[in-house]
Amino acid sequence: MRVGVADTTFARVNMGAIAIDELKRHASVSVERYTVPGVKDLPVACKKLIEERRCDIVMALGMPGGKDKDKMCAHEASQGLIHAQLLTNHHIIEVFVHEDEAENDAELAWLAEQRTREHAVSAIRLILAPKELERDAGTGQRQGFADAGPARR
Ligand SMILES: Cc1nc2c(=O)[nH]c(=O)nc-2n(C[C@H](O)[C@H](O)[C@H](O)CO)c1C
Repeated sequence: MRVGVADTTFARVNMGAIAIDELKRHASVSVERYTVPGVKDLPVACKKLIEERRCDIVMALGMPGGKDKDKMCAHEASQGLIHAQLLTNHHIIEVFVHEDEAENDAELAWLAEQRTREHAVSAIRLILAPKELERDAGTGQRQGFADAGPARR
């Protein structure tokens, strides 16, 4: 299995290194890394990881800032990532950590690491163990902060 890891220099946490560490803990995977300046550069990086570097799945790691123009960039990047998935017929797991989700730097670093690690496990499950995802269907899983849990009557 070959996993693509696309990340950015804009991010304030080395999300690419965290993703690679977590991927290698769970499976014998080869990893292709591609670092770009910011989130809007991720869609083409992911498409190239799939088409040119033959990745089975890609993680797109990014950190949108807290300003309105950053949120607009994140939305545009997200649309590009969906488009790249449809063009390539491969999953691209979007792992965005918005700077304003956290109260301070320590929480931001914790959240970025936690969300990245949990999504790395999801990426492996999507390709190697889809039944494990099926088992968790409807359980209110969240990546980073606590799981929401299932809704009860
Ligand atoms: C305004 C802005 N905000 C962000 C952001 O919040 N997070 C991020 O990763 N990148 C941002 N960028 C940079 C763009 O995504 C992109 O790297 C540049 O427009 C160059 O293509 C820009 C230009």
